Amino acid sequence: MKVLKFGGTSVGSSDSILKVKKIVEEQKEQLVVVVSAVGGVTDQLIKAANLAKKGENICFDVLSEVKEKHYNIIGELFPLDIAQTIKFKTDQLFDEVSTIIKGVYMLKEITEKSEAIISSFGERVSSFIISQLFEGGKLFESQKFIKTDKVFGKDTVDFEETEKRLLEVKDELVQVNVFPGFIACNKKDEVTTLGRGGSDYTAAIIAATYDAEVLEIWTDVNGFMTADPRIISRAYCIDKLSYSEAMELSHFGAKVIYPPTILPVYKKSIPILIKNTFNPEAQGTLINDEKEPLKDKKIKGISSIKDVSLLTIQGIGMIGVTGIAMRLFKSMAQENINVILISQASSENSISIVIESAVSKKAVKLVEKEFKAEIALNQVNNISVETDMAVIAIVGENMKHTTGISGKLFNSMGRNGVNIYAIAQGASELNISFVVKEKDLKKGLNTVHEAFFLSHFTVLNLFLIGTGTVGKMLIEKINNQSEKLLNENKLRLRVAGITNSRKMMLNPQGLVVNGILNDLMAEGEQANLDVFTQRVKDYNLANSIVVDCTANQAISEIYQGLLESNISVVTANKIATSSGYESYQKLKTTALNKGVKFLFETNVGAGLPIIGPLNNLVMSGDKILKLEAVLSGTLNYIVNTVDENKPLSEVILEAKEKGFSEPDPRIDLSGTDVVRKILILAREAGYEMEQSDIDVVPFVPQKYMDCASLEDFMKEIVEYDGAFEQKRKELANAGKKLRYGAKLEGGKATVGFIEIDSKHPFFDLEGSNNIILINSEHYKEHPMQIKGYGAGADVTAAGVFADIIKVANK
Ligand SMILES: NC(=O)C1=CN([C@@H]2O[C@H](COP(=O)(O)OP(=O)(O)OC[C@H]3O[C@@H](n4cnc5c(N)ncnc54)[C@H](O)[C@@H]3O)[C@@H](O)[C@H]2O)C=CC1
Ligand SMILES: N[C@@H](CC=O)C(=O)O
Repeated sequence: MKVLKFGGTSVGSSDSILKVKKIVEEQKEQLVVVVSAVGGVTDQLIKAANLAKKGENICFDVLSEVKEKHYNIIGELFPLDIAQTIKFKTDQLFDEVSTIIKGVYMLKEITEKSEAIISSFGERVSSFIISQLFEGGKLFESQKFIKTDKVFGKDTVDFEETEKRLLEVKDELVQVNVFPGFIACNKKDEVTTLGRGGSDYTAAIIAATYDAEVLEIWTDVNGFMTADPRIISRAYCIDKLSYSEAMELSHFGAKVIYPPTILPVYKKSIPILIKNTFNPEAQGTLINDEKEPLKDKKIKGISSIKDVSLLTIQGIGMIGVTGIAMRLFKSMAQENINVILISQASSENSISIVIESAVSKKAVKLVEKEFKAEIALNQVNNISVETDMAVIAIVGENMKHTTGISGKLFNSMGRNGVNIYAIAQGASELNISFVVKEKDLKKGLNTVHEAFFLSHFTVLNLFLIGTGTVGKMLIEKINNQSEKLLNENKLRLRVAGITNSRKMMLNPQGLVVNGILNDLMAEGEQANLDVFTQRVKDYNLANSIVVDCTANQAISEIYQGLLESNISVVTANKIATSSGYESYQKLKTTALNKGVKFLFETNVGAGLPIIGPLNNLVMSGDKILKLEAVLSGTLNYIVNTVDENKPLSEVILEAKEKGFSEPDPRIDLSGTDVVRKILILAREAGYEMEQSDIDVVPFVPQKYMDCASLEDFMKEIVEYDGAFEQKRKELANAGKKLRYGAKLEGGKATVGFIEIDSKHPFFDLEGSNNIILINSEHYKEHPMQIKGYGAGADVTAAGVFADIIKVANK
């Protein structure tokens, strides 16, 4: 025999009831079918009862709506003549409940008995209708078999009597036997109910009594999910769970089953199969007591509860005193306050409990009352409540005796800036629960889910600033590479925000990258850096990265706040790394402390790996003695391209068009860009240096830099064409070339022209290439040499892209 229980959504409409019919008719075994009330009906009935109690006659309208709902279902399920008969019988049932509601309305009071009759009425009607669907199907009125008794004022199942009564009719069972869930009767044959999760309980009791081979719970989800799918879109169905795991997951919020209902089948080792009425092909979740091999998934699922508060009682007078915890819990029990989680410091200086927020004020009063004497003596000096909290629990039998689980869990939380307020782990090691602020719940769940279930699949949430030469190319690369990254590197790049100086567009679910620039300009809202930054922080997404492809000072000033909010920063913009040493150092330290990344490899040499190798040398204990370099793609392009037919002013424009120069080429031509770069390298090599410490000879005379605008500059610089060409020609005649170099030696940096002959390693440096020679203790006679394209949208975007990927490598 099998016991199948169908919940409210499964019997919520005629369409879904037909699905139930199909599922039932496909079974070969003898069946007990337990049904809930039609979805929403129990709530409507309770509403009607409450209205009646207040003497509001719309209670009868609510009852009529309920009747109408059932009439519609009957009309849609059965041919006219049969529907008439079923409606007639249903009418009789409605008359019964209507009389009771009338009584409540007249007296303006409701007895426990009337309340039970009204709230369980939905199951009586639904079971009757559904029993009529099956040829030869038989309806059993559960209230005649499921017996309850009052235990501590609560209707509690009398298992002995229930089993006896169910077994008495065992021989009368036919192929399809329908029982209403939730409803029961007491010793006086008065209707009672089984409380929350009551229909599951009915099904479990029957399954246990009849030794069913399986209890199938048919619902509207595919089974237990690895996490709440409304929060974690990538949550997936768990195929197997132990009873304990299912109970733990349910306790912490997974509403697939209600834990106490498992008990009867658990005691008899009857497996439970969770199935989806709307997707019967899905495998579902099998719950049984089979032990899974230890090597298998250590963590099975993640659960969470919100709307909770953390109450902490603290005081040195609590240390070593027996009975404190007992009194705390007793005070909660007095008012039926459920304690969801308990955490006590081993110093015994404090105890924290998690309770529902709705009762937190009451709880504080109770604790204050209980510990009044201790508070007066200052032995308990702090009773505090943190509201808007949530509990996250990871559950899995196989985490027992497995080292590293908590390490992995809390490391992932820390890296994403999720603060943990209290932790609890039972000695059974079946679950680790911890308390976080509710605003961090989504991020926390995402982070844990990724760490334990999708470590092969990491999402990076990108917020792109700047859609110019470099930014545009970066978007192209993200668009082109995303699929490959996902398939081969299990990395998903999700662009959650984008802005330029005019428009911005954000969506925490991700924007469509294909055509994003058109969308931005067509549909984006007006750009506002403060709003953009605030939203990035508020979304609070795991693995958030802000990518700066601007040359803007204001953008560089948001980095510190972002890093402090555990958001990584990848930047092509050199302003932050080359401004005051203190703020540069603060950015790096903040990133380190917060466990996020601050990456700026493209600040020097565009896509060339320069900062990384330099860092590696320094970290390995090497000392940088000297750096000699050509670090400007624009300026190297100019010295390589200017000749008698191509004047300087024309080549400057060409360098801009080719995407080598800064948005304002005067930053290159003044030497500032190279100053910034050698400064960054000096700092990364371990020297505490400021821009003002660097001697610089500008690439073009200073007077041109004083032009009011770029336009004026471009007009004025034409007069320098001749002198520049003259200088080039003289050097060429002497077999020499002009380079614009940078040098760091003995802690001193200089930037300016160098005239070199063919023996010099910079002599053959073509086009916009850069070169750097690194002399260190380890690379003394033969410096490390890095050479290649030093500017351009393509290589720079590739460098930025590589930094983004590095954020995923924790
Ligand atoms: N071109 C190259 O070879 C290399 C460039 N870089 C750096 O890349 C950065 C970008 O350079 P390009 O793409 O050439 O610049 P660009 O001028 O083409 O683009 C700049 C973008 O930033 C946006 N922007 C400016 N201010 C903004 C603000 N306040 N809010 C939002 N967006 C703002 C602009 O709207 C534009 O979309 C610069 O810092 C540059 O030094 C670094 C290495 C090499
Ligand atoms: N303008 C720069 C670009 C990279 O930083 C250069 O020309 O090298």
